[in-house]
Amino acid sequence: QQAQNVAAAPVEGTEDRGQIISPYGAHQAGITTPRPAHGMVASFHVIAADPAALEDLFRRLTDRIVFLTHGGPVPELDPKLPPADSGILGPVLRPDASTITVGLGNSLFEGRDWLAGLKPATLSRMTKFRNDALVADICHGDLAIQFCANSQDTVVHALRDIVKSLPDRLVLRWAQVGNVPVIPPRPDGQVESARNLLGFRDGSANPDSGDVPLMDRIVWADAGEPTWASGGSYMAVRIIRNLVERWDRTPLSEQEAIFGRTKASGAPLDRRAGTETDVPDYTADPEGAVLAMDSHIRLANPRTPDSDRNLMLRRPFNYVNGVQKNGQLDQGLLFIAFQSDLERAFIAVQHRLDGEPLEEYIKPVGGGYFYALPGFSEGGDYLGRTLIEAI
Ligand SMILES: C=CC1=C(C)c2cc3[nH]c(cc4nc(cc5[nH]c(cc1n2)c(C)c5CCC(=O)O)C(CCC(=O)O)=C4C)c(C)c3C=C
Ligand SMILES: [Fe+2]
Repeated sequence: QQAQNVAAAPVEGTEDRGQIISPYGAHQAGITTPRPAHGMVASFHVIAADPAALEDLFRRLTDRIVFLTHGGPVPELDPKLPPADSGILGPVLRPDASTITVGLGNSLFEGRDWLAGLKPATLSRMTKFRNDALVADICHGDLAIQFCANSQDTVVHALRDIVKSLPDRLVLRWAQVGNVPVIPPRPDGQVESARNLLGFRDGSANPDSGDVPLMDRIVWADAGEPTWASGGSYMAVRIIRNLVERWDRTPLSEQEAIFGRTKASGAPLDRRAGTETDVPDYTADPEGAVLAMDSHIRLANPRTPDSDRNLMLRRPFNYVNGVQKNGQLDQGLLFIAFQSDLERAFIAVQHRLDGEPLEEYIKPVGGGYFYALPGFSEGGDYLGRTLIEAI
């Protein structure tokens, strides 16, 4: 039985446009469900001055999510009115394995007295880390949506649908699209992690998203959260530019030392002839002679009994934004990670990574922290109901 790695590369020929990923359940889809080839994070300012307005937003957003993830014919309206749908996918929408995952930002809670005391325990405004060059226009937000699907058209269609459907409640602030390469099936059926834009397999050591007790421990809200938040998860989003021109001129041995893994197979450097799923043995290399102490994987997860509490589930996408004014390629990683405690996981790990040699090649420019709402059930339930009922 292969581990279910949400960062596994999507396999060619499996991108079924008719596939429905159910939006219903104790948890939202798009967190532990397989990651398809395309994704986007969009961040919004929320217009809701009272609980009734927020409930209205949640209910209408839920309706759109149910339609967009199931697909079907788009309603025909009087031609004197604007059409119900953008039409970019034709008159019948296909579900395309799409998921739409909604998270709430710190500013939603901070700006509203009636939400006081209901903020998730470790939700905060993202602050600058050592290597960050944060651009205000692409940071934070009251509410963020992660869109995922087999094709970018579906992701873009879903965003346009939500922007059109909720103009009185949601104002778009920023959005970043991303994708991961689709690879041919391997003859031995082995699952491989998708490669990032630095050419390395990204996701090899990701926790097994099919391991329910593990996900309960590291991804879903724990006992420290307000009751309404049960079933939710913290979503850390980072837009991290990759300085690819510089990277492509860096010797292979240096690239591998920076990550601590071989570029071709993804095997840890102390298992050079092995595979990406091999586990590094840091106890056999206490001084970092083979796997440098400041390599990305050793800092991110030193694999000590203590560091087990810092685990997170990563679900990143690559992005390609064209060319910057200075002629440099604007490419990078739309880093997305889910965890049960933001401080214990993402923030603690990022602090350990501060100063790592990889920083010479990356520049975090945007993102934010959000609390992915608990899931909702079929038939009248809506996203965020438990929060509204707790007010
Ligand atoms: C704070 C969390 C992390 C950030 C930010 C981050 C940025 C980042 N990572 C890569 C590429 C790779 N990361 C890999 C492993 C890895 N990264 C993190 C955390 C962050 N990365 C963790 C927890 C791990 C797992 C460590 C382990 O358990 O061994 C790898 C190796 C393969 C893998 O397991 O995924 C690569 C490659 C980039 C390019 C990047 C910023 C642009
Ligand atoms: Fe990483």
